[in-house]
Amino acid sequence: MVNITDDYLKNKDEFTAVGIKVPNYDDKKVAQNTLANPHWVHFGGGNLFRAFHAAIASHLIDQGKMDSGIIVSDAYDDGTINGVYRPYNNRILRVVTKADGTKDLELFASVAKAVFSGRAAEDPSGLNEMKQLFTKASLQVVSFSITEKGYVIKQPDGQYLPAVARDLENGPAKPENTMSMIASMLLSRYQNGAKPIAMLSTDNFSQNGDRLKESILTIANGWLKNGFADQGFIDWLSDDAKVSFPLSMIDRITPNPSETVEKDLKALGIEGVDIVHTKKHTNIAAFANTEEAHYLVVEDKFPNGRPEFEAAGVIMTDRDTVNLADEMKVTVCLNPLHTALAIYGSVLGFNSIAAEVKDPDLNSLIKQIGYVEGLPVVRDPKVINPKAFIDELVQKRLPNPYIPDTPQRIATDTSQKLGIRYGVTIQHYLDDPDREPSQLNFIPLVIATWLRYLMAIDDHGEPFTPSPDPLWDSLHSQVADLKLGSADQNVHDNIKGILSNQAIFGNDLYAVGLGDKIEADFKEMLAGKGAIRQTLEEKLAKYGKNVD
Ligand SMILES: NC(=O)c1ccc[n+]([C@@H]2O[C@H](COP(=O)([O-])OP(=O)(O)OC[C@H]3O[C@@H](n4cnc5c(N)ncnc54)[C@H](O)[C@@H]3O)[C@@H](O)[C@H]2O)c1
Ligand SMILES: O=P(O)(O)OC[C@@H](O)[C@@H](O)[C@H](O)[C@H](O)CO
Repeated sequence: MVNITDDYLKNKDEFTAVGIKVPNYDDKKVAQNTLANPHWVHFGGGNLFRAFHAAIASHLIDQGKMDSGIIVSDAYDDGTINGVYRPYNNRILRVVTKADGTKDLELFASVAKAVFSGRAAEDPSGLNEMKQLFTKASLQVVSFSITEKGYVIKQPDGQYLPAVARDLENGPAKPENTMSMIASMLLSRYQNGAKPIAMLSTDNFSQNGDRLKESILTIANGWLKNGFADQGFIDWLSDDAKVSFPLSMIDRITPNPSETVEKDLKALGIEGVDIVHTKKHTNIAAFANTEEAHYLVVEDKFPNGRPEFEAAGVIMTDRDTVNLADEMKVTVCLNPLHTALAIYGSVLGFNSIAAEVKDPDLNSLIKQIGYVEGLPVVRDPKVINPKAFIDELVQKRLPNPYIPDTPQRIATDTSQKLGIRYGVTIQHYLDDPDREPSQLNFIPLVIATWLRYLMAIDDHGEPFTPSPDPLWDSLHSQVADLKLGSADQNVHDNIKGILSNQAIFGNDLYAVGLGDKIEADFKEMLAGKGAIRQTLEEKLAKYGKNVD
């Protein structure tokens, strides 16, 4: 038996015997160095971080390129810190599930400490600890994987979220919203020497760094107005030689920890791998299962210096290249296909992405969205070829049955993602004088299917449990009184508020000529049981089933 908290240097043979590769560094020494001179803090130590960022740090330490690790902070969910960081001495077991059924197991000990920094009104100790860390001159990088909703400070109607409104009023001492907490930590840095720093978002949306900067600056300006900060703070945050917000593109399909993998690890004699489902809906374990393929492209703008990320395979490049790589992945070549599979999988009763891509209709659907509708308007980032990227995705990555990914995971927070996943392509069709959004067929169909999803009734006419979404209650209530059984219903009054909501789609979909088309598709899907599948088949028959 081996436990991931065991001393891997002394008991290396035991780890090796069960196939786990271990680091060569002494994690206690690394932790000491990290706390004395922190270089890297990460917010949102969820599954992606554990499979990707923690690996980068571990490999750099092993190569002698870094002598300190990462301090993880969760501003939202103390269940991650108490569930998998503290009980396992911050260790991480990464499991790469390969297409041939074999697994690569590797242990990382690159996380030096994990701090819960939320709910400061109840207990400000975590927030204060992070504020203190932010004053350290050595700190170079603060990275984030906090999901798209972590950056949101306003409601769809443009008003501040209630927590943000309170934070602007109450100041930086006990902020409630994540962006206010980060602004509060930056204010500490500004007030204690104002050393430079890079704030690196690695979440899945276009211009992620710009969005982080905008949210932070909005809070900071509110505090300036209310007398909690001075103009110098705004100037410091606005000067990218002082505080930079690099753009990034990150790609590694990292599903929630799977029970099959948990069983396999236990069968190998590995202890400490129970899955934790936190109250805040994070599904996490001491192990993280992920795929082999991975890409991280980062704008090289780090005003206080940075680790030698290149040595761990990160593509460091200029802003335009990152922007194009991100747009390529997040708005065309991967995430829109994922979102389509998430929505369809949920209403057609699938619980495996690999099984979905074996379904000929769904396979054709994602090819239509990727190759036919998206690819013609994508701009080539040069560092990654867009066509080769989709080819790898649809031929190798998505069909890998050992990647335990589910449509339900990907359907989480869909309302926060549609503007990025489809809105950018719609905008390209709008901007191109030779195209118009009404030429799109499958993107509107997926949006219509999402409306059908919002009814929480599947294609068999049975209720299903939708994935968490911060706008769920309001969106569901708008379609909840529609009934399955007739395609001849007046749906306009129910859905006009959703389809015209620019905060969701980036545009009023009626104004760009897609609203009526989506309404028509949605009505067809209300005809009765099986109508979602039938509508998809009809569209594929009309517009082309075979795409290569
Ligand atoms: N998992 C993937 O395949 C993958 C791949 C590429 C990019 N991403 C990006 O990374 C994000 C996180 O993915 P994950 O797999 O780690 O998810 P996860 O559910 O495992 O972890 C999410 C983390 O974000 C934190 N969080 C959630 N809401 C927050 C909020 N409002 N404020 C602060 N922190 C918050 C959670 O506490 C948790 O630590 C995704 O939303 C996406 O933007 C994920
Ligand atoms: O993580 P989200 O919520 O932005 O999107 C769901 C998935 O598409 C995403 O997690 C992918 O697995 C990832 O983008 C692959 O790199």
